Amino acid sequence: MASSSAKSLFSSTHFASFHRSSDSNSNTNSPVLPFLQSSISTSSVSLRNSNLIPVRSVLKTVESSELDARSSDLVDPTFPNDRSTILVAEKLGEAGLKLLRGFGNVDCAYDLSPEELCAKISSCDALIVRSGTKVNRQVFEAAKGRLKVVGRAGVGIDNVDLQAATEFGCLVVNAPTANTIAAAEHGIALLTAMARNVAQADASMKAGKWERSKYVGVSLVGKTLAVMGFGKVGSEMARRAKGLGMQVIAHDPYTPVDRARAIGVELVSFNQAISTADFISLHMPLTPTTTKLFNDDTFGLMKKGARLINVGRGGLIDEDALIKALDNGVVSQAALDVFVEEPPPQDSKLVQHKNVTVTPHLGASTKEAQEGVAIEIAEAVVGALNGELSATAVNAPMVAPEVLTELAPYVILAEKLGRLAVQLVGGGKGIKSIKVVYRSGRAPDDLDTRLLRAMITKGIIEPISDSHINLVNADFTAKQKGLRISEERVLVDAPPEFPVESIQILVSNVESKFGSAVSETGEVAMEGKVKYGVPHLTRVGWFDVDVSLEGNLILCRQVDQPGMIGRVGNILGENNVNVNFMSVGRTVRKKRAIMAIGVDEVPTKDTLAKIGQVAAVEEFVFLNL
Ligand SMILES: NC(=O)c1ccc[n+]([C@@H]2O[C@H](COP(=O)([O-])OP(=O)(O)OC[C@H]3O[C@@H](n4cnc5c(N)ncnc54)[C@H](O)[C@@H]3O)[C@@H](O)[C@H]2O)c1
Ligand SMILES: O=C(O)[C@H](O)COP(=O)(O)O
Repeated sequence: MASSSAKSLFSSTHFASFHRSSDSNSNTNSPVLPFLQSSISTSSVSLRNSNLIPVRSVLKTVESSELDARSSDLVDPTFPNDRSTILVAEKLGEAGLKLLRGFGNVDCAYDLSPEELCAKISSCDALIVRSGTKVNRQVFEAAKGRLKVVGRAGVGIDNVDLQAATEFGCLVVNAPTANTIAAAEHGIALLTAMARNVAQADASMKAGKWERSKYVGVSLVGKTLAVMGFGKVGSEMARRAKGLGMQVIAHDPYTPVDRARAIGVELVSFNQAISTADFISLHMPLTPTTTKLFNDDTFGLMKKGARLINVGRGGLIDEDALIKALDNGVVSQAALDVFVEEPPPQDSKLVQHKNVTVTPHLGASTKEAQEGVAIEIAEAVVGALNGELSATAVNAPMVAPEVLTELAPYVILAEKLGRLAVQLVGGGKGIKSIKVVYRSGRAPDDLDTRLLRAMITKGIIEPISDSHINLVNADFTAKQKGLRISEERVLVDAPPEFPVESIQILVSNVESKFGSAVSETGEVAMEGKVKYGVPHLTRVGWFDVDVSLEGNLILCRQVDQPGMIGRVGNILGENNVNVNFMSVGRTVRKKRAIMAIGVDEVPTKDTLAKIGQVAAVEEFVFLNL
């Protein structure tokens, strides 16, 4: 894994920024991804190519600066020519099973205990699961190197330990599209059933009662539904709710306004969505940023009596806070398909609550969706066992080792620049397009930038989604999200033994949380170089800086005057924040300078506030790398 793990990438959304001058760009929202069309074409790579090794393994290697034995073992992941054994550990649609049986020996063994799964796995080449099976490190260890591919028959891969999979050279693939409609339909089912008390009335009648006045419902027509997360499921939910005569608004900081507008949905801020909606439906991924996003504070902002639907992930909601909100009437009803713990404890107050309708994670459970998912996953697993890479692979991209060795530090630079770019973008317009300029002393044809581009994509997308980006799925995911990345290679007078002289990222048509990051031509711009094997940030907007991209970063624009380094440095020192690198660049003497400060620790809010209080500081931003 790269030095910045997926976990730490997510934490990058805890940015802090500050602007003194009123003409600074706003620091309002999280960055918005454009989701137009990717200009990137997907290249096909073969697992059988003995020159290929998984990127995540190599990134780990990059960190330790040596190709370790395990990575080398992965160089040639050829698969046996005799029939493979595929363990199907959860119920899979017949069409998928048929496809698998045409290829290998299929062992359908459901409801295995963790011990039973571990006992079986060493005789299997592939494992197919849904969300109910934990494919953890122990499973990969028990596989003793035989397991080649894990297929997740659905979207969420939170039950598969991707890091362990990659370390053990096991490809993981999922089926991200086949259950979208089913999940949206289930959202509508919960919405309508909740509004008309269908489940409660059904239970009452079955208990021999006839309680017509007790179960008077609410109408949907004319009511406002807020769709939180306007991705595949959210947009389909919105489409259907409009058909019911509902007014639909949505909140998704990373989706373009046009995409929502095309189906008559207005994109609004988080607070506006939850404070104006009668119904709120959750469709965002579970990330560190969205975990318990619905809590005491956010319930407090809701319109009294709001109704909540969740077919996303249980962890989006603080379940104790929801019980309180239901008890005090802030939330009048909830309809839940997903839970923090699945299955929830038998005595769960939430499940038992009279105003809550529950289903046991049935969002993807239609015959059609399960057939679709089964085919999608069977094709991906068979393809992988045949030595092909699937567009839905979520780990283990393949790149020639000599290319990797050479590009190793540039790969880290590329990812970090991507992460910086997404953190610096503010406002609500969405990123329309990203241009990457590689300056190199090599002829453009002699520079393979696929990996660099993939890592930039990873840096941009991972902090704001639960997508796991690698060389295989970077183009696919970028295209799905409408992110357009164009590349330019510029031949410069630099030694050709180094593949890249500099990488520049330009994000056009956006505002920035840090006004100084906007270049003369109006783009959020940053440039980096590798110096002595270490990635450095060398330019931000129109300022030259020089700071190694390690730990975290504070960018600070101030009046160019004596003592600034000391003042800011003191604040950090007094608050136990170690400065690992610092550079000051200025445009006009005695007027304006920019400080780039690399820090090992994450400063507290108070520490950052103190920097903001230094009189000569005009704006600053804290960026988590
Ligand atoms: N209940 C089920 O059986 C079931 C079935 C399918 C999907 N799901 C879950 O539903 C969720 C959505 O799935 P999808 O296929 O639509 O994924 P998707 O990636 O297509 O959509 C997710 C959307 O959420 C947005 N988003 C990210 N962070 C956000 C934030 N902080 N605030 C608002 N929006 C944010 C993203 O920009 C994206 O547009 C996932 O969590 C998935 O696991 C559940
Ligand atoms: O992530 C998903 O695809 C859904 O939550 C469905 O999960 P399931 O395959 O366990 O039904």
